[in-house]
Formats: sequence, C-alpha cells, structure tokens
Amino acid sequence: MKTTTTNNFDLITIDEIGDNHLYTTLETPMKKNAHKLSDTEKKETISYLFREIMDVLGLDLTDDSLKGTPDRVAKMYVDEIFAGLNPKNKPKIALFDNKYQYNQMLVEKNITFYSNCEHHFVPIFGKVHIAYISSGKVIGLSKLNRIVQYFALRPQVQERMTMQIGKELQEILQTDDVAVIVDAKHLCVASRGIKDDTSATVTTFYGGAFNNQQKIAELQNYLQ
Ligand SMILES: Nc1nc2c(ncn2[C@@H]2O[C@H](COP(=O)(O)OP(=O)(O)OP(=O)(O)O)[C@@H](O)[C@H]2O)c(=O)[nH]1
Ligand SMILES: [Zn+2]
Repeated sequence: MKTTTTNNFDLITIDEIGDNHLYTTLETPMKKNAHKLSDTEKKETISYLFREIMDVLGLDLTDDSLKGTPDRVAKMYVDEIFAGLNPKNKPKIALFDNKYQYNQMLVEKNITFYSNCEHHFVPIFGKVHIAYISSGKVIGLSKLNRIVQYFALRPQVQERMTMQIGKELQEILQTDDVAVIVDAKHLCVASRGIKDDTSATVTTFYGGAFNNQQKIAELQNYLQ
C-alpha cells in the first residue's frame, strides 16, 4: 500500500483488494477489465436483466408502454447517466496561454449537474462552483462544465465527486490553486427513507491558495 500526501488529503493507493478490485480512494471503484464489453454488449445485458427486474415486480412486459422500457433503461445507463464510467467519454480539454497575465481567481459558478447516488441509484442534483488561479494556462470555460458532467455521470457519493473534480482540475491546470464547492440535493434523502426534501448537502475542495480564510471569503462573496 502506497500513501501520497497532496494538499490536505492523504491519498491511499490500494493496489489490490480481493481478486477483482483495483482503485485508489479517489477513483470510482471499478472491477478489472470493466470495459472489455462493447457498449452494445453492455446494453443487451442490462436490457435483459432489467426486463427480469420488471418481470419479478409483476409488470406486464407485453404492454405497449412498458415493453420498450428495458432497452430504454439500458441505453440511458450506458449512453447517458453512467457515460462517465467509461474513460473514452472523458472530455478533450483546450488550454490557452494566459497571455493577458490574469492573476486573480476565475470563478465559474452555478454549473448544473445531475448524478446518481451509488447507494440507491436515485438522482443527486445541484450546482457546482469552481474557482482557480492560473499558473500560466487558462482553460476554456465550457470545459469546466464538461469535467463536472464527466464525473457526475457515474454512480457517485458527493464527497468523491467533489474530490475528483478538484484533483482533475489541479492536474490539467498544473496548479494547486483550485476550489470546488458542490451544493446538492439527494433524492435518496428527499423522496424515500427519511423523506427530508428541505435539506441540502455542501462539500468543498480547497487546494493551494484557497486554503486561506481571505480567499475563501472572497470566493463566497462571488457566490452570493
Ligand atoms: N456520505 C454520503 N452519504 C450518502 C451519499 N449519498 C447517499 N448517502 C447515504 O448513504 C447511506 C446509506 O445507508 P444505509 O443504512 O446503508 O442505507 P439505507 O438503509 O437505505 O439508509 P436510509 O437512507 O437511512 O434509509 C444513507 O445514509 C444515505 O443518506 C453521499 O453522497 N455521501
Ligand atoms: Zn442514496
């Protein structure tokens, strides 16, 4: 087991857990060879299995409204709401030189995201706010949204998604000076279980210069 320390976080790299898991604490836990099936094969299998679930629930799969649902769900999982599980869908990032030497924080706020809770497979949704200070490169604004979507389109927990976005941006932008704030509603809390539809969950990632009360206060000011 290797331990690496970056910013405030201890990243524990666990090389092998059991027979078929290979992940770090920051990565979405994936089994080995997760992508050896083609997208078509994944959809065929999911459709078959979802049909079984519907059948067990007693639904009439000959009904014209229900009969296409297994295929719809399979397509939605693979092509849409879980597309971020497949590295081939990672966005291509355009960086530009910071020729204008803009040296203050850039804040992209209110990025809408929809994800799904990995414990219950029901939606998590809300806003992501991102800030960074350039170390020489600037990123195309829309790419910030695309990075958020990539990590959101997986079964998630909010803490991991927040960290994944923050670490990815630090790597791409070659700077520690990155902040990520996620403000989200969890339908597993709102629509079932405890059924609290007023609470929200806030998670933060403050790297480098953002580990500073003044910087955090400045950022909070822009978010009001
Ligand atoms: N920390 C964290 N917990 C989450 C997140 N999404 C869902 N959860 C929680 O995961 C927990 C799973 O708890 P369990 O007791 O195994 O599941 P459960 O019996 O369905 O729990 P209830 O939701 O309390 O009915 C619940 O407390 C959820 O609220 C997340 O993003 N982060
Ligand atoms: Zn949940």
